[in-house]
Amino acid sequence: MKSRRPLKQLALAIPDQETPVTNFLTASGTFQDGDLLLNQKGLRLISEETAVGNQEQPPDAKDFELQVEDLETIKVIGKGSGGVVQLVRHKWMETFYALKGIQMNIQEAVRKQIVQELKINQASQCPHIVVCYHSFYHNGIISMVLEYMDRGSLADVIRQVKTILEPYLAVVCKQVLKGLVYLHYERHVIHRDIKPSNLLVNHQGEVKITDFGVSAVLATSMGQRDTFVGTYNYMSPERISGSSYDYKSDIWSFGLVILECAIGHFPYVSNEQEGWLSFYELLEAIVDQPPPAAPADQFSPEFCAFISACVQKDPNHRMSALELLDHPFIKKFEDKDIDLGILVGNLEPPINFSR
Ligand SMILES: Nc1ncnc2c1ncn2[C@@H]1O[C@H](COP(=O)(O)OP(=O)(O)OP(=O)(O)O)[C@@H](O)[C@H]1O
Repeated sequence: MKSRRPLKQLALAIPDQETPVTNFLTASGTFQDGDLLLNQKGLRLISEETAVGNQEQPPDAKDFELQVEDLETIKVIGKGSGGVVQLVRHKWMETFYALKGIQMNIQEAVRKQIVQELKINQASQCPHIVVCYHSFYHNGIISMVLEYMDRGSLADVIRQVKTILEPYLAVVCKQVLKGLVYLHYERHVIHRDIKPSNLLVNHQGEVKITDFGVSAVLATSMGQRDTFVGTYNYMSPERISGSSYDYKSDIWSFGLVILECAIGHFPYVSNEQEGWLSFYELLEAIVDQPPPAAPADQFSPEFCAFISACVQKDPNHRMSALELLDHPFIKKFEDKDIDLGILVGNLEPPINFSR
């Protein structure tokens, strides 16, 4: 009869170096270890880049399906003509997004159509366009889950720094122009609403165009070619006067925005008392007066020429986004390694309730 050999002792060892629980347990009670994510709703596999804690890059929409119920509101960060923009956090991923709501008094069928078109537009593949991860329609509000840009818009930046110096402006221009090249040459769309609050910035000094497709979709979906809600300040002369317009219309708006960043105020002011123009005076000035210019005694010849190339009243004389990328003003600072992150990194993230 075989004698029973005692079983080898099972060794349950505690690792020498204890791993702190906070390394795999997140604040919301989610366990995360490498690619695995576990919370009360189950287990998910995520790619390494989207792992909790890596807030530099929000997860790609391909990596997981963004569910609205997984988003929790942190605070309101902005207010536009159509509704509020909220900072939201994904409960699973702990990544941040901007949730923008647009409230419109139009038929439900039209609103649903708008969301459908926004979904087509959201497949943007350009690092200079704010990513729209998800759009949906609920309770009369069209909502978009957008990439969160933690330094707000160029309007927020100017409010704090007053003016932006030429070397930094060249970096801003290059990024916006790359976004415009993408919209005009690859997507074949006119943005129609380039203005300081639609150019967003993050602490890394990245500048991205937002509201891509929104104004275009609103205009076409509502069956009126030029339904416009928003500011006319940056609208090109040909658009104001009702003529046909094209991509060059965005270049006019872009030129005005950059000039505003340089001089610290909206370029059209009344000649007499240096005061603001009334709505009709402004439209008349844009259509009938010579275009604004950068003061030659304060700015480089390259910058003055760049602005002039953008704000030509005849769109045929305006440079295209592609041509402007080759302009001497952009080239002048290209090898200087200028970091816009240094300018905007220390600014307060905006809490912007005023318009
Ligand atoms: N993706 C985002 N990330 C961070 N902040 C944002 C984002 N989108 C918008 N904001 C903030 O919210 C503000 C309001 O944005 P919104 O697009 O609603 O209105 P607007 O562009 O100012 O005006 P309008 O509604 O007339 O276009 C912006 O100025 C910006 O400060």
